[in-house]
Amino acid sequence: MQTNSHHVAARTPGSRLREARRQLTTTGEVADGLIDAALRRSWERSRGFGLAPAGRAPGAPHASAAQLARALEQQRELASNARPVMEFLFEQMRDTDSLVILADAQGMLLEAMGDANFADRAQRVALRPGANWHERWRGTNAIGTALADAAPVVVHAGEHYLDRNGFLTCTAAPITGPDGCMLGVLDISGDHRGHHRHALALVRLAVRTVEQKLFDTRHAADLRLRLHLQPEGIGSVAEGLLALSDDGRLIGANAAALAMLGLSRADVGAASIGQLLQLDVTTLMAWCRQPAGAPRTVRRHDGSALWLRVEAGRHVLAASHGSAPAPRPAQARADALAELDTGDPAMHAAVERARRVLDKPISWLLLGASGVGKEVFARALHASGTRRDGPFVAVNCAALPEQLIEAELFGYRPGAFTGASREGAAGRIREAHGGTLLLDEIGDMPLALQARLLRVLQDRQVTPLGGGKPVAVDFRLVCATHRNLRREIEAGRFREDLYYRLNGLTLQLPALHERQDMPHLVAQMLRGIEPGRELRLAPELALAMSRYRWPGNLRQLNSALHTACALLGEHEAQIDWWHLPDDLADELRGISAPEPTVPTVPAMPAGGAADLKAVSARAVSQAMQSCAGNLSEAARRLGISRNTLYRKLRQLPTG
Ligand SMILES: Nc1ncnc2c1ncn2[C@@H]1O[C@H](COP(=O)(O)OP(=O)(O)OP(=O)(O)O)[C@@H](O)[C@H]1O
Repeated sequence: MQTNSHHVAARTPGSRLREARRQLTTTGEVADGLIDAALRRSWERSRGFGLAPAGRAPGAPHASAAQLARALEQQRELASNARPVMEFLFEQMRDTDSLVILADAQGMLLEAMGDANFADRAQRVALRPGANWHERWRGTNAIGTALADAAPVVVHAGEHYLDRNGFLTCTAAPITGPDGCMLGVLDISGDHRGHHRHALALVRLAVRTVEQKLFDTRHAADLRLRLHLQPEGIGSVAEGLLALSDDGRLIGANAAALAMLGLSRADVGAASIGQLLQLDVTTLMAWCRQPAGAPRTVRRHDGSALWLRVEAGRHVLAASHGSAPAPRPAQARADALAELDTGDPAMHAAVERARRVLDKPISWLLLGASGVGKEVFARALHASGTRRDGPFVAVNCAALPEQLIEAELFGYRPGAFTGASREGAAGRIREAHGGTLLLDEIGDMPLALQARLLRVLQDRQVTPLGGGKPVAVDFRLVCATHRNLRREIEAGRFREDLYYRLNGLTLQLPALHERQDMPHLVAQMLRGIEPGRELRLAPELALAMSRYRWPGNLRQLNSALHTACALLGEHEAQIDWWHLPDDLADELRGISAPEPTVPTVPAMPAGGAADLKAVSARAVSQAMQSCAGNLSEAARRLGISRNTLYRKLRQLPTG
């Protein structure tokens, strides 16, 4: 995360730059004050490396394919977290003749994505993976200079030290790892005439996003705190991030968090939570066991407030509940299909139809709303058939930009496009050879690719991007979509011929609220989440759940049960309202009973809404008194969520 501002702030006016370059090439020195001080320092460094501005390029090293592959492997975490962000950047820069580049901390270019037109010209100055753009080799340039100054930088046209790079404008910002070390640089390089005014802002935002992703990846198992001065800032690129060990020691922080808490890098590994905030580890752990809800306020030691959200990593949850993480459901089991048949007639029919054609050479089409379990079903089909020992490859067609799905699916030859790895790639279709290929969200596949896919299905062979010999493939195809494909065909967004090829057997999976096997489904999910424990739902809750519409289907139910299990005490066996995420509990309560009922509520007096309110208010006050003001306990006794209790407390008459 960057706190320094970029150094080459204002672009040097052309006349001054020309004069500065004249001085540089004739005397090797540039008069003070003529150009930006940081740029002058960078030119001086470049000269110190023995580089001459004009003439032939010095012999910069270029990594071999094997060296590049090794560097990529070493920076796998960086590259995989940066890639989706680079794709997004590339989308923003489309048609501006530019490249989006990732380099490592030594200045070696790891990946590049960009316009083919511009890529050709960029090749001439070796702006491609494997090349090294450290200042030592190329003089002043955004990648090398951002590394040297550890700050974002724009290097425009003639500000480049080497004349030959004068056609470029480059904008780069260093990427800092969760431990504060510089990992590499993200850069946008393009023709100087097409300079994008917002490139610097875009690059800085992109770098922050990558840094946040790296932080979350690195600290996935730890206790994480997300901080901001305003509640809305949490989850944004401006948030502060802290990671803590189980005993509350600070083990990671981004620059924003360090600034918010007045800390330095040296405090990471040394400070404990009590030194950072007026907060102790027991309270934090208790928050962790509650569903992630609205942000909370905490106080710094000077008394000022910050907003905070706690996220418990895998270790933390397992440690605080003494349970191992739940296994993935229905994966690679011998009769995985039978496990999905938990008593719902529609699901039973789907399973039975599937069984009949399990090993016949036809394609499957799974239809159903998001979260009904299409991917789980596809995995079960794979695990139940004769190809179960082959690979199961899933591709989400909606998650990738068009030009990437093509490479991802069909593979590419070495050098097929800028950024293509030197070895090329086999593609997901070939990876599925001998097994099952799931194309999820097939309804979102772009038309051009639909035509290519159809050809693969007809010819049973794939030709990688960039040409080459077709390769025979043999796989079972399962497609899934939440869209109505017939309607997509009518709207001209889906090819009819492909549709007929895909729907060998169409199975419609029921939405959760249509299912009649809720108790069995819940029991099965609970066994998956807490193996070895006999857990059950409170009867009133089970009833409300069976009436609820579940917009997120099985995914939503599964995640609600995960939360409930996390909140359940060690010796509790019954899941009740207060174990559920607040928003879901409120919705479910809306279905079952509009007002809380407690045994201590006095008999309902005859009267209108005002009386009802009075009864409710009395019940709330009594519960608060008998629990000595403990909100969670009072909410539990009343059978309402804490949020609802807060609301009711605010409505209580004062005095
Ligand atoms: N039979 C099951 N038992 C337990 N959990 C299940 C079951 N089916 C689905 N789930 C849960 O629901 C989640 C969603 O399932 P899945 O990804 O298969 O849905 P989908 O229909 O493919 O969703 P989308 O269309 O959004 O990709 C799974 O991650 C899993 O947690």
